[in-house]
Parts: sequence; structure tokens; C-alpha cells
Amino acid sequence: MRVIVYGVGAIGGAVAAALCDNGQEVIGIARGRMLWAIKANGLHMQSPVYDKVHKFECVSKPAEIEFQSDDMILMCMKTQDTQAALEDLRAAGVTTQPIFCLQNGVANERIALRIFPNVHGVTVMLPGNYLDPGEVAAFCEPKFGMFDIGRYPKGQDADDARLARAFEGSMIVPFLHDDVMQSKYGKLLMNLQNGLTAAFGKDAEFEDLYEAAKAEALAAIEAAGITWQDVSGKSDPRRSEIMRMGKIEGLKTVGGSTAQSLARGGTVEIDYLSGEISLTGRLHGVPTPVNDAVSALVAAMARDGRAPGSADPEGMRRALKL
Ligand SMILES: NC(=O)C1=CN([C@@H]2O[C@H](COP(=O)(O)OP(=O)(O)OC[C@H]3O[C@@H](n4cnc5c(N)ncnc54)[C@H](OP(=O)(O)O)[C@@H]3O)[C@@H](O)[C@H]2O)C=CC1
Ligand SMILES: CC(C)(CO)C(=O)C(=O)O
Repeated sequence: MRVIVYGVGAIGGAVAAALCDNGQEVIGIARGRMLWAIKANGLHMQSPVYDKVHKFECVSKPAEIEFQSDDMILMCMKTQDTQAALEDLRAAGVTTQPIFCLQNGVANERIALRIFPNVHGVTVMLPGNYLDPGEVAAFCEPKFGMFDIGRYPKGQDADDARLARAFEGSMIVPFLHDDVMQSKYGKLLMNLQNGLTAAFGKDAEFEDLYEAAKAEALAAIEAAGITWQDVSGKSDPRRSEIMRMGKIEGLKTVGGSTAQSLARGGTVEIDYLSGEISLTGRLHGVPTPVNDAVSALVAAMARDGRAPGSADPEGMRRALKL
């Protein structure tokens, strides 16, 4: 059994490191300078209690892999890159192998299920950082983080158990879940902070905007009849044991995964985070002005190449009359 880590960045890097520690056969798929750095020097993974370099096979696209029926495929790219990545898997001959979506938001599983029959969701609770090509970090201790794992749209099966076993005892703690999308909706509510952190900076005051975005989200998902599970720090008792925020000497983060995308330049995932709430609201007649404004602002910042933290929360409050 091999584990294909598709999209080696912050999360894919942490996952590859945890699996390598467990003696799993890992094949990474990466691109750009990340690919060349891993090929040349391996992947350097750090946490407050961890500092290792891992060497594993890494390729530039699925077509370079001869897929086997018992391979597991872990989707670790941002949602805006999912469709193209799935098409490359199909072209490379993937059929019934399990596709696990280790991604924020709730859109990936549905996108994957159009193409592949065996799709699984994973809620990723792991603050990860893509520092530089070949360099990734996770800021929690004692573990990098924890995953809820289950079949999409519901239930759990032997492939979920196989993935959980692959992580058992590693720096990532796996939990099997009967209704993983409930957990992923709970994580989506937390990720409504991603756009705010990206726009205004991780140390800015925007609690009022987050609370307003969350209230809209709760109204929209209730109108849609969606049930969710609170997996936030305040409510999920697993977090305090497994993942406490720590420090890594000499390393700083610009913020969550969306802020990191802005910092590196390129595209952002915001339409599948705040934008998922706008979509749900529009489908069910619930206004979502705060989430609409956050998506529009962060998309514009990405388009214009603006740095994370370069927008002013007062401007948004004024525009929204908050
Ligand atoms: N970072 C975090 O703390 C957390 C992130 N998540 C979620 O995990 C997912 C991944 O996020 P994260 O790890 O931060 O993202 P990163 O951008 O750090 O890593 C994704 C990597 O995948 C690469 N990639 C994208 N498409 C392809 C492709 N077709 N072939 C090869 N490589 C590809 C990207 O390349 P390129 O850079 O060139 O685009 C990038 O290097 C997202 O859904 C995110 O929301 C969930 C919890 C926490
Ligand atoms: C909540 C957080 C910040 C870390 O788990 C995240 O999901 C992200 O950065 O996208």
C-alpha cells in the first residue's frame, strides 16, 4: 500500500512527514520550486517539538506514477486547484482508489465524486505553514494536529480505517467519523477567519466582523438544513490534549492558509470558505453581506498582488455600516 500525497505544501508536507515516521511508503506530487527542493534535499519539517528532514519519492504529476489498486490518494492542494488535479488523476488511470480530501471547506468531496466513486472527507485540524520551498512547519504541540476521517457523503469504511491506521501513533492523531461533513462544516465556520486574517493581518482586531460572518453562516446553513459539529478550540475537548499552540525558535507565521497564499502570490481559496457561505445563503434566501464583502476583498487583494494585512478593517465596517 502506498500513500500518494498530492500537493506537497503546508498540509501535504506535515502529512508526508508523519507518514514517513510511521514507515509508510509515500509518493509526493509537488510543483515548482517545492518539487525541486524536495528532490534535491528532502523535506524539512519543523514543529515546537520536531525537526527532521524526510526523503521520499516526489514527482511532478500523476502521469509519472504507475497507480496500483491499493494506493490511497490524499488531496492536499487548495480547493481552486482540485478540479485540474482530479482530471490529471483520471488521465493517469486512477479509477476506484480512495480519494481523501484533506482540504478546508465542503466543496472538494462533491467535485471529486463527479469523477471518482470512492471519495472520503478529512477534517484537517493542523495549523501548518509553507515557509519556503522544501521547508514546512506546524505550530502545535505535542502533535502536529488531528484529523476526522470518514466516507463521503456519510459513514466510514475499510479505506477510512486503513488511512487511520497509517497515521496511528504518528504526529497526526486520526479519528474515524460517521458523518465527517458535520465536522467539516464546523471547521468551515472557523475558517471564516481566514479571509479576515489575510486581509487585515493576524494581530488586527476583527472579532466583531468574525462574529457577524459566523452569525450569517449559522443562519444560512440552518436554512439549508445542514447540521454541523463544533470542532473549535473552545468546544472540542480533544484539542487541549493533542494540539496546543507553541513557538518555533526563529519562525513566524503570517497567519492561516489564505494569508500564506497572499504572501506567496497567486490564487486564494476564499470562494470556497467565505464564498461557500455566500453560495449557501443565496441558495436559501439568507443575506450574507459580511461574507460577500470578505470574499470580494480577498479576491481583489490576490488579483492585485497585495500583501496580507494591508487592508483596513475600518473600511469594511464603514461599507457594511457595522
Ligand atoms: N495551512 C493550514 O494551516 C491548513 C490548511 N488546510 C487546508 O488544506 C489544504 C491545503 O492547504 P495548504 O497546505 O495550506 O496549501 P499550500 O499552498 O501550502 O500547499 C498546497 C500545495 O499544492 C501544490 N499544488 C496545487 N495543485 C497542484 C498540482 N496539480 N500538482 C502538484 N502540486 C500542486 C501547490 O503549489 P503552488 O504553491 O504552486 O500553488 C502547493 O505547493 C487547503 O484546502 C487548506 O484550506 C486545512 C487546515 C490547516
Ligand atoms: C484554522 C487554521 C488556521 C488552522 O487549522 C486553518 O484551517 C487554515 O489556516 O486554513
